Amino acid sequence: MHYFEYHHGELLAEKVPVKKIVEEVGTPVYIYSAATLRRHLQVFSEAFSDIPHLICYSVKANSNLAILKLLGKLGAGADIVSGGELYRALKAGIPPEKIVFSGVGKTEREMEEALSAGILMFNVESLGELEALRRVAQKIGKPAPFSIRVNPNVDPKTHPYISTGLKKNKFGLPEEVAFEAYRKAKDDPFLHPLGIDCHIGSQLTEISPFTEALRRLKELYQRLLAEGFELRYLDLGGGLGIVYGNEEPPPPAEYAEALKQELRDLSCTLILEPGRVIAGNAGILVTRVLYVKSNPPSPGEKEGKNFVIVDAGMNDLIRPAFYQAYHRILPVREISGEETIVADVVGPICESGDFLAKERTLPPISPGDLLAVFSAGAYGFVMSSNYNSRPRAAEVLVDGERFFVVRKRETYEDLVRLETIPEEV
Ligand SMILES: Cc1ncc(COP(=O)(O)O)c(C=O)c1O
Ligand SMILES: N[C@@H](CCCC[NH3+])C(=O)O
Repeated sequence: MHYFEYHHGELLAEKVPVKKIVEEVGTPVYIYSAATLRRHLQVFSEAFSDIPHLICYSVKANSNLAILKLLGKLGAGADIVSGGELYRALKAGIPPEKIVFSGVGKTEREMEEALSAGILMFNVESLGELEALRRVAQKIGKPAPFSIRVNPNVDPKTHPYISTGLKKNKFGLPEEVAFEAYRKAKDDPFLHPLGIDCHIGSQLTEISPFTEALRRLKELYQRLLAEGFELRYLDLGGGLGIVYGNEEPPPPAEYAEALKQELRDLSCTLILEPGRVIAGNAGILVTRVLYVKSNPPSPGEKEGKNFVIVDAGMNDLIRPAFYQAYHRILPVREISGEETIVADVVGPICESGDFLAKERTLPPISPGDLLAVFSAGAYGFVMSSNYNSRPRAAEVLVDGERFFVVRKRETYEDLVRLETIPEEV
């Protein structure tokens, strides 16, 4: 299901006036739909409405302040992984008591900032981190609420780079080690065990790895209750997949049903940390075609090679280069006729890995055409960089009849702002 439907040159969820936006801010530009973001959060949240739950939107998926504010206003909390994300979440008005802090490499400074801010809890990923958290808590004289992130060694059946719940991944602690860590923390005045956490991976398209992980978490939760711990939260992380091409991920309601079944005899608040499923299909990247190049076939070959060269590169959207990810691409205009071409859609960066699509069947494309790259709302702008000294794209949020430039395009001056040229060199 794609939430922007292509129709007569406009991408609709609410009418997204792509051409008008491009006239104002140029290309490449990320365009997000407020209506779609709201709907995604509501559908997800409603699926859990009959049990105690907290949705902590995973800020890393798309951390634009306007989007955080929009989701926060609908009741979302935040899953953060850095001091920078804490700063953003608070700035966008997300209440600290709805923030959970994950990540294997939290620094003591970041812990101090989060503890002072009064976040709900830390998802602790190693014994060393638990000791550091204790030190911080003692220093500022405030017990640290925490969960241990368990690594349940469950195969999420996703791309290896975004699998996080296998023993070979750096995340979390095995159940037995976690159990011992809870025991050690039990009577510590500066450590306050509040729950158990896990996150097994991203872009999961099957339910069974989630239920398997939840079963393991539940067992540990019950063991800890039996030991006298007063836990309240079970955090299953994020990870629900979306449609990019021909994937068939379960809809949120089905996913929620399976989790609720698994939890039926347990009294706790379920925390979920969805990112991609909220933001992924609420955004597109719009890029302009600069050139179209056709290389003739080599001797013995039937076909030549076509390249559609666009003004967005791997620095703008790295997912195709990094994960060989598929993103649907369509021209922002009416498509007439049956004629097609097969081409690589490539960017201006000096790397052969700089592509948005390989061997893609497209309607005929001309220089000047606008192309919409779909499903770019999550892990799009946030993973962009200034490689090749390219200013990062603008971000625009469409809300009903209006649109807002929620992040300006960077300028060359922005690129050098933090640099100094020492006299001596
Ligand atoms: C700890 C944690 N929570 C939540 C998420 C969000 O995942 P997704 O965007 O797949 O929902 C991630 C990213 O995979 C993560 O590392
Ligand atoms: N960046 C990844 C998802 C990473 C999830 C973070 N734990 C992607 O684009 O698919």
